[in-house]
Amino acid sequence: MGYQIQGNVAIVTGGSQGFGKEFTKLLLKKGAKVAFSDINVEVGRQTESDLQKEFGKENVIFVRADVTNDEDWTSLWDEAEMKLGAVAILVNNAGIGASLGWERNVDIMLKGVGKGTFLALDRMGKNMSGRIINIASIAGIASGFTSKIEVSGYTMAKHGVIGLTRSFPRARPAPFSKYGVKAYALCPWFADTQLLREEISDLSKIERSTKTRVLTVEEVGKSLLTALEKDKDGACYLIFPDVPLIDFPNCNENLFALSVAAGWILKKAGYEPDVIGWPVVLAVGALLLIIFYYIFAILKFMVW
Ligand SMILES: NC(=O)C1=CN([C@@H]2O[C@H](COP(=O)(O)OP(=O)(O)OC[C@H]3O[C@@H](n4cnc5c(N)ncnc54)[C@H](O)[C@@H]3O)[C@@H](O)[C@H]2O)C=CC1
Ligand SMILES: CCCCCC(=O)/C=C/[C@H]1[C@H](O)CC(=O)[C@@H]1CCCCCCC(=O)O
Repeated sequence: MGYQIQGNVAIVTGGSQGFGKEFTKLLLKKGAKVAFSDINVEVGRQTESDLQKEFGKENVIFVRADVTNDEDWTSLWDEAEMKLGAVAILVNNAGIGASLGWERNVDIMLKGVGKGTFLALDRMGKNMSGRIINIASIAGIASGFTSKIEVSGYTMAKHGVIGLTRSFPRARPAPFSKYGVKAYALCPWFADTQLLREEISDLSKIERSTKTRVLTVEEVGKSLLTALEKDKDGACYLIFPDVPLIDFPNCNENLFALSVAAGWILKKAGYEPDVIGWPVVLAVGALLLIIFYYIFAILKFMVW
């Protein structure tokens, strides 16, 4: 059934251009009212005028707001509520390039997402309903794609966003939900936007070096609607060219359990090395699989 977009009000940060503009358009097409924000006022006003022509002045507004500023967040939310109605969907999308330094990357793309998320919990929580969609990146799941440590702020921020998103279902098991608010994250591969073109002017360079084409804005936009349709709390969707949207498993959590199991089994067997590495964890995982397989086979035999 999915989360209902029609008739709801959304806030999209960084909505003047790129993914944010596409998310705004798609939400409007699906019958939502949208307040999009940005620090780029010139492009924001132009986008507002274009979208108002297409979807009506009563359905879409631009608000100048910097995601790093608490007062801007409050006035953005107040204005959206006053002009459009109670906000039910927040898309934390605003972002900058990796080359702008780790502190700005973390301020805008991690602390900015945190500010939006905790304000959303406060405001949406009053209505016991809402959805937060965080725009992370493949750099939020995997790290060390480049050899330059100077650009790791982007990865720091995006990993943090995945951590925040994954915290949602555990923190508030569904039936006892304190706020009624779910979160999910989108993790796109490189996509053709102004942001990428400012960092790497010749996109074919990336395509050649990674042997993978860059995504279109439309491909990323579509995945927002799929995520709202699936409505799975804590899900992190990997968006990669020419494969379906991937509901990326919480590998670290599963590997954590397996690693501890490996350590425990080795200790019980009287073997306690200083450190357990990846091959040992995998070997114990395989051993456990074989044991479960035989237990299952014996149980099947006993029942039938
Ligand atoms: N383009 C790509 O290759 C990928 C982008 N992403 C993420 O997608 C999100 C959107 O990026 P794009 O659409 O590519 O970029 P974009 O540059 O086209 O749009 C980002 C918008 O965010 C705004 N913004 C920057 N700082 C802000 C602030 N402090 N407060 C409010 N707005 C601010 C910019 O003015 C801009 O309009 C970012 O979070 C980015 O990290 C994720 C994966 C791939
Ligand atoms: C490294 C995989 C990136 C996946 C897609 C992505 O998020 C790309 C974003 C670029 C954005 O368009 C402008 C940028 O500066 C981003 C590139 C960031 C690369 C950081 C790699 C850091 C690392 O190797 O740890």
